[in-house]
Amino acid sequence: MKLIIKFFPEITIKSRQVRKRFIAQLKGNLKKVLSAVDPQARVNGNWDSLEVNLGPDPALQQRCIERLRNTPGISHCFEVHEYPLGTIDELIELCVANVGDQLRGKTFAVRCKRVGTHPFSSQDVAIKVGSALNTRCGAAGVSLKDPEVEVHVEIRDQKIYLIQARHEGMGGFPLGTMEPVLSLLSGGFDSTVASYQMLQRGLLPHFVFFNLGGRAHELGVRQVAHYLWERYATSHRLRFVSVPFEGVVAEILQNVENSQMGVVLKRMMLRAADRVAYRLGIDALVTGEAIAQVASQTLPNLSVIDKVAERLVIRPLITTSKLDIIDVARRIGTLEFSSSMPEYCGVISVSPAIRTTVARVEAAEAGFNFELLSQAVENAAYSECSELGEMMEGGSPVEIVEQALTGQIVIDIRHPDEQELRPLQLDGVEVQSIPFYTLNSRFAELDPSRAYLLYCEKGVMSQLHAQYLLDEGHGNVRVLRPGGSSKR
Ligand SMILES: Nc1ncnc2c1ncn2[C@@H]1O[C@H](COP(=O)(O)OP(=O)(O)OP(=O)(O)O)[C@@H](O)[C@H]1O
Repeated sequence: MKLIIKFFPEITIKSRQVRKRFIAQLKGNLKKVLSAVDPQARVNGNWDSLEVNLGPDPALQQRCIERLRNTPGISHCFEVHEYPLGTIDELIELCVANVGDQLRGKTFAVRCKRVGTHPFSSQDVAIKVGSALNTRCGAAGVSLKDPEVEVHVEIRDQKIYLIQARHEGMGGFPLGTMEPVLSLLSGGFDSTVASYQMLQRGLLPHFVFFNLGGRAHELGVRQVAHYLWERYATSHRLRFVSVPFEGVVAEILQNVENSQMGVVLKRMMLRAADRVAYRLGIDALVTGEAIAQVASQTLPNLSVIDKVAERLVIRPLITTSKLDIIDVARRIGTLEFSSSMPEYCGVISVSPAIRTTVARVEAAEAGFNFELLSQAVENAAYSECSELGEMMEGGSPVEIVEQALTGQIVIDIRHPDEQELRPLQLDGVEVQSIPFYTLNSRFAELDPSRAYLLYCEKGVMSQLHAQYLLDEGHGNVRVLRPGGSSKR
């Protein structure tokens, strides 16, 4: 299969040098992402578009297309058939053979794009091919304005591309063309969507999470971070830093005046994030705050919070409504994660300060033992997003088995698209489909007397979910990983 990759329009209006750099980055990213799925995948091309050639396996082709749709920098891509350029009559025959059947009883238009030197214009091609298709394929007529079917023909020098299907990409800039950022990820709707927006704009988000006292919260946030990396950023390494913040929270609860607690907690987070960013060589922090989303997210409060950060603090959602944020979360696949994220913030003031001042907050922080903040930063755990399924400290170990036994139920937690592409069939074993994003809510409805094995492609999501369910008290859960068992 051949695909033509069209760049996000903003890339094409850059200066020659910048455009070349962006395209080279996208090409490198695609090579990494696609070859991990299909070793036969090849990426070529440069200035106008990239060309991707895939091997013959339809399941791998579909997975590669999914990857292309989720790789920053791509506006859309066309699945094409390629032919050498001959005469216009030969082109007409190719079009009849390729799309003739789709035109019966329908209105249509031929759209032609031409690059190179030829004795005809794209308009000539559209008119000649259009009138031939109209008379030969039983079409309901040509409609240039509002056709039911569009026939796309691209002529590039001595090649013809007939477009079979179009797939929309996520737009934006290729990852790695911009500087990295450190995203404060709580796993809620806002910080997750804010992180996605960074990814889409080509800014590589590493994640910092402040654990306010909940293992379940950390497991939930790990799942989201791993999901964002796996879906949108496997071309790069993303770091996940978990900072134990229980001590800081306890200190705030004991020694900070009630109305200032929320602002002080955010200042502690920014101070800690600033130090983590320094260690990682990152120049900007990202949060999911939006103005007035909660009473304390006011400009005066945000500006007092910002005073403690040496780095630029980016708030991409600052004027976005909650409904729009939730719409994005649904589209990018993080809605279910965020809606089931446990709330673990004990620092909620009874009547939080709406318009605080530096003087008031500094007075409130006067009794705070900053040694605890330094300890939290020193004790931070640094991981790669690709390894987030690894065992977390504490809790019961998750058992991993290679084979399902009769009587056990295998839960396929993969995304429904993936399940459809590669159905899981196990002889004599019951398989249920519960996609990972509904598992937490649906698990409680299952028969507690049965034994369950969670299955996913790589064994990472299943590991995280099994750990979460074990922690919730469901001792009847294990992970099924054909070809690799151990206790973690
Ligand atoms: N535990 C945490 N770890 C990392 N960052 C956090 C944490 N809690 C809050 N933040 C950061 O602070 C921002 C504001 O948090 P807050 O809880 O006030 O608002 P929110 O709108 O509920 O955010 P979210 O939906 O992202 O949880 C978050 O968007 C996130 O960037």
